[in-house]
Amino acid sequence: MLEVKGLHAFYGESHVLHDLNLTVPAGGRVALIGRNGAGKSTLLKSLMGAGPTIQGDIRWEGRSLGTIAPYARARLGIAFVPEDRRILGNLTVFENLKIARNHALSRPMATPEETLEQFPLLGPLKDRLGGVLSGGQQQLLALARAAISNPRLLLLDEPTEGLAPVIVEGMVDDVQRICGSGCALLLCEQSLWFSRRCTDCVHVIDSGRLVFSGAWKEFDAAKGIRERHIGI
Ligand SMILES: Nc1ncnc2c1ncn2[C@@H]1O[C@H](COP(=O)(O)OP(=O)(O)OP(=O)(O)O)[C@@H](O)[C@H]1O
Repeated sequence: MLEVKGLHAFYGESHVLHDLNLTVPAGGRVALIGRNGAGKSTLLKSLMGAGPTIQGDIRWEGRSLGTIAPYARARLGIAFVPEDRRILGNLTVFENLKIARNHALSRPMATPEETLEQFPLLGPLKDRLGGVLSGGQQQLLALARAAISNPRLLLLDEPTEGLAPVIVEGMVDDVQRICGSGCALLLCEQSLWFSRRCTDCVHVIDSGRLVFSGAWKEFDAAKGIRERHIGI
């Protein structure tokens, strides 16, 4: 279980997240939605210990993450797919997957070959350089790279941004398959359609503060949340 208590995040003097509290239960699927600049990426970076300075407590499976380095958080089972995907452009698809296995993990991991079978659209591209893939192909590779280490928590930052609807539809199945093995999900998104299909409950963030938390049914019943805080 991931527990975030009283989290504040800063870039230098700039105070971006204000007293955030949220939980992702073991195997749970949670969305965080909000406008551009609301603080979604900053939360995920804070969870990975990668970027902002933070105050407050972040606990993963009962253990405070404190100053644990990002690579060590990955070894604890937290996989992060950042908004810019961070595909290694000079390596092939296969090599990108292979390199993702180089963590000293104690739990079983998939092989690149097995992972390519789970992501059949990537199979024919396995010898292609990451840098020449389309945005949708890169996003699939980023997901596959996260899946290979058999994570217990997947942090996804706006995976649908800029992608064609047909790719986004397929990605719902990919995310559900990864999470089907008990992996929890914290999905930051602007797409309500995608978020609903991948998660059970939703938090809304506006100017670094959570302004709504609940099940999707409650979100639908909460008048004005969309108009005031999301703008869609
Ligand atoms: N490295 C940084 N240094 C200073 N300010 C930053 C930095 N990164 C983000 N910010 C600011 O922090 C606030 C939150 O940004 P963040 O990227 O977390 O928002 P977001 O909800 O993920 O939106 P987007 O979808 O545009 O990425 C914004 O005002 C942004 O300008």
